[in-house]
Amino acid sequence: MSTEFTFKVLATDGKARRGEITMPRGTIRTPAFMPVGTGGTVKTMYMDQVRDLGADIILGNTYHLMLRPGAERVARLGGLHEFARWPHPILTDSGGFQVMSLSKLRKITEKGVTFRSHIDGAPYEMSPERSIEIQGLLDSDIQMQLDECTALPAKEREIERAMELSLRWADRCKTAFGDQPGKAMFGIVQGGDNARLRERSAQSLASLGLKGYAVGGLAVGEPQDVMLDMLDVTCPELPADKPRYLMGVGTPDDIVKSVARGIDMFDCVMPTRAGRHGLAYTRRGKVNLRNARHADDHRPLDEESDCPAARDYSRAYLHHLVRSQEALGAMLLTWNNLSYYQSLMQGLRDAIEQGRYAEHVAEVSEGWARGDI
Ligand SMILES: CNc1nc2cc3c(=O)[nH]c(N)nc3c(CCO)c2[nH]1
Repeated sequence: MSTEFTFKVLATDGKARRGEITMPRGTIRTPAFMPVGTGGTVKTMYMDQVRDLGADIILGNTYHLMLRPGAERVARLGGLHEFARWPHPILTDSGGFQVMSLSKLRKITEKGVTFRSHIDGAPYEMSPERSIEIQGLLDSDIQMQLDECTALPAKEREIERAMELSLRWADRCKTAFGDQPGKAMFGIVQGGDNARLRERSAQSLASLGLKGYAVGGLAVGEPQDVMLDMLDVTCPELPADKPRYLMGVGTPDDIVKSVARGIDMFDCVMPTRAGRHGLAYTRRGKVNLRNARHADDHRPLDEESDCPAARDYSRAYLHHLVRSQEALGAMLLTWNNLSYYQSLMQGLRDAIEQGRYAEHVAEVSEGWARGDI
């Protein structure tokens, strides 16, 4: 187990990279999918299950945990790993995105963001320094800079203002984070759907010499081709020997296309949120278990899966659980979905090692296109 945070590219296939992040709490095999554990829990899952599915790292949220139960309280209780019983790496988002998407009465100034809690309306201020302090109190392994994610579509001058503010905040976060060998602070590239601003943001962040870089400001409703175009202009400006994390992405198709453009890490609520809404991800595409067509179907979701949720339960039973709003329905479908996402990532990692990434993507895409029988 290393005391340092290191990233190694083990193999490449075109722009796709098979890598490995080593840090004191464990090794992260990339390309990696990080299940979202917003409030210190991957909803409806035991942490042992999440680990057994192949997750090397989960995502936590500064915004949610600072509001409840409170960062100082989590610190007093031994930090987020101890609190949630997840001893492996945790990446925490910085809170800016969640403030903009969840809280009311928020204001952004040079100093930071002020907002009211979406839980009880209490007022809060969060500066870049306070965000890093909170992530430190949570004992987070990979900490994200505080940034401003521009909602799209937006005017160029608005995108530029937010991108430049985020750059100044990156510098302040780097100073606040200081030198913590076994941990990392990632910068976040902004710039909306503007190639020139994306390049400027990436080049400026690269000059800070950070341990990793996220591509933010995407998966905010733009078409997939716009997101992919922004990766085509952003990734080449980021250091090849540092991890690249595409925030909030995405569907299986988004992921395979983004790995092909040089992305190493992903997080997305889709597999967990869809599981709670009766939607299953499988190698034959999506299956909506709310649909009455499943009411008498004795087949499992995927007889070839090694996940009991996919292999051992009939669609009829899953349909019944979802229609009856039974907790087990959300549990089994979340289990299935995270299992599918982790098996997708394992397949991508293997394909890059074998130099057959394009062929493998064609095979999985054909499975989705064939659709569920
Ligand atoms: C679902 N789409 C999405 N786009 C994002 C974009 C950003 C972003 O630009 N900055 C930060 N800090 N977080 C982001 C997050 C939350 C992480 O999943 C995003 N999530």
